[in-house]
Amino acid sequence: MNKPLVVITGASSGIGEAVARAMSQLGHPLLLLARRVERLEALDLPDALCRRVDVTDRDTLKLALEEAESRYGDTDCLINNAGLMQLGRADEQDPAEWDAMVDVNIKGVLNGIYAVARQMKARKGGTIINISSVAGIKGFPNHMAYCGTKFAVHGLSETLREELADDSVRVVTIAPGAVETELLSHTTSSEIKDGYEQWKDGMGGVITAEDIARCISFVYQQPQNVCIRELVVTATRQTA
Ligand SMILES: NC(=O)C1=CN([C@@H]2O[C@H](COP(=O)(O)OP(=O)(O)OC[C@H]3O[C@@H](n4cnc5c(N)ncnc54)[C@H](OP(=O)(O)O)[C@@H]3O)[C@@H](O)[C@H]2O)C=CC1
Ligand SMILES: O=CCS(=O)(=O)O
Repeated sequence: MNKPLVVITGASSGIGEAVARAMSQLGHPLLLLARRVERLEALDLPDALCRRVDVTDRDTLKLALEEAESRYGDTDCLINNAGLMQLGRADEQDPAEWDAMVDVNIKGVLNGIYAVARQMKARKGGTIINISSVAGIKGFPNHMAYCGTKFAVHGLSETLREELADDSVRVVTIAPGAVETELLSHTTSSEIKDGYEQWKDGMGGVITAEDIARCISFVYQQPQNVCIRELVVTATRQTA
């Protein structure tokens, strides 16, 4: 039987790339979105439509989704993964970095929801997986704006789940701890980056994007009437 369409934002690196490979392995056609479309195409996955989409652009995101659906059918799963982490001290950070994180980490997630929620509700099925963070559960030094955006992802997901539950649409929040990806490279302060690397070294390294992809696949493969609402996944030695 043909598998349904899975849409992944931020599939050009890290967790999004690992989930793209995992979902492809399971036989799903894919819509892969990111700004670096050449990295999406380089994955060379079968039945994968790759589109250069900035998740802050609501209309372009929706158009790409419509194009993928005309090719592969309804979206059964949206993985709202695109994100930006620019760490900084609250009293020192350039507020432009706050703006960028709010735009991508919150509004980008809302834009993904906008593109699929109405249709999933109407056909009474589907899964929306929002990638938050342990930084969406507790505070960390130098994480003020980033934590704020990830607390928002938790909050909007909780509400969305209640709104869509009666229509059998699942809403899942994934909250990873530190994962070895390009995420830290967005931070401009070398002092903060060095401290973060030392923190990771201190726990003997962190988990991989493939670890998170495996968890996402597990959540998605449950029967539609089983909703794993939230998964918090960290390295065993991560205590914060
Ligand atoms: N790594 C970690 O320690 C943790 C990560 N997370 C979350 O996981 C998610 C994935 O991050 P991770 O894989 O680690 O980091 P990466 O930096 O490797 O990946 C981020 C992805 O987001 C995409 N992206 C960023 N901005 C935009 C945008 N405006 N429009 C479209 N795509 C965008 C990037 O693509 P491109 O640049 O090509 O547009 C890239 O594919 C994020 O939401 C992050 O907050 C949560 C907890 C821990
Ligand atoms: O989301 C990022 C990981 S951490 O800095 O909160 O552990």
